[in-house]
Amino acid sequence: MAASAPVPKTIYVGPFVHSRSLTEIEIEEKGAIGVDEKGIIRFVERSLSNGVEELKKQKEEWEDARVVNIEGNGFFFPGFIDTHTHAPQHPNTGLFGKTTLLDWLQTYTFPMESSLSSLPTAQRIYQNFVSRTLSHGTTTCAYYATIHVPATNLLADICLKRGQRALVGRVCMNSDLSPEYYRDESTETSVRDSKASIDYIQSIDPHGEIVQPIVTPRFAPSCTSDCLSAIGRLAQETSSHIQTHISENKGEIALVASLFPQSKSYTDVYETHGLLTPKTILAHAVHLSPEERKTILHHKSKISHCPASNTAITSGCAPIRTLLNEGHTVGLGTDVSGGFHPSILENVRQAIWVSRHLALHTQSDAAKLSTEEALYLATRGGAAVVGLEDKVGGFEVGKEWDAQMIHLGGVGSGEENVEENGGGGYGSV
Ligand SMILES: O=c1[nH]c(=O)c2nc[nH]c2[nH]1
Ligand SMILES: [Zn+2]
Repeated sequence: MAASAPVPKTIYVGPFVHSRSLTEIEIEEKGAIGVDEKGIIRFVERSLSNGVEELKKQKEEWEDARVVNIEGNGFFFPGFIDTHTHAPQHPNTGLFGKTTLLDWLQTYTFPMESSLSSLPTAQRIYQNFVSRTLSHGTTTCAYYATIHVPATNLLADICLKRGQRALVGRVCMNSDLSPEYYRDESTETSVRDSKASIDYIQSIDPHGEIVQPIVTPRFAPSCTSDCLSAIGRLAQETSSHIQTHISENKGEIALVASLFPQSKSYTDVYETHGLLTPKTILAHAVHLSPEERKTILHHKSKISHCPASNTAITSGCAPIRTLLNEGHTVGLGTDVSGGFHPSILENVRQAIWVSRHLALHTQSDAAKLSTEEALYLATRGGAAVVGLEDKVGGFEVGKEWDAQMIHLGGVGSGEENVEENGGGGYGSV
């Protein structure tokens, strides 16, 4: 863990791959990356010709450094960043039938999430899900928990213990969209319980080096107007991140229009309740109007693209190339369990396919995302969405060593393939 556990000074030797920019991937075959006791990258060498022993001699203070080599056919790659997922929904992964968002929530999601009032149930589901996301190379994750404070705090404990960077949010939902057995009693209890969880998370990691709280109004229809305003004030008072859903599904947009008739648009609801800030993560953004996109850009709020989820519950094809062209900051989200896979790599593939379906519908190649672009969203883009662009997402001096060691098994070698070998933080590659 970067915060507390010193690690031996280490030189990671072998090929490394990372995004240089949205359109450019660097593939360095003979790399050597020096990482200090605090887990910070101190040098990045390329075209290493004389081997690591020679390099150690040249770099005075690195003579005693530990060396980690890529064995066989493989490379180092930055940890993936999941900018939007629901940890309590993990047991429901792949369960959506023919539902769309609003009936999916009532049929599958609320009953599942309500079961986390039991702490042993939460313990089992959260341990499992954090292990699962780590196994897919996700070293940073923005999690929705549930309305339950003890279970939310437990998720933060697990992430801290496992060394997975995380934003952990207790879900606020006080409107009668949710069943009586699973909702906040009032605006006051919603704010009180959210504050309790924020205080707890700040107490276990005071500088937010691994885990940070994130204020989480589920989405506009789940909250009354005064709850949205109170939650906006809470985020401001505690300088917290905010996460919510926006413009995912046409039925949802119509519902928002009927619940907030005085608002110009879905985006306007969040803007007028003080919920659009540079630390806001908006998931989905499938059907935004040009004016709404302008408002989001003006507030420097961030977008989480969830392509697998948008396909599974038939929400639509988000116009990600348009958002990027306009200057939005975009990352990828697995959105389990609307999303059917906890892997960001799977969502890289899905982002590419969805962009091609959009190209088919619009008869324009301009909608297409390249592989380079999708991998950027999975790493550097995601880092910017969660406000960690100075720490993770690529290999540069001063950033944390946040990496996966990828092994490529040859066909018939008996080795598993890339994705199963994702690592955790820098200490567990
Ligand atoms: O994909 C989604 N998953 C959810 O849990 C949710 N809640 C509101 N809107 C949502 N969208
Ligand atoms: Zn979601």
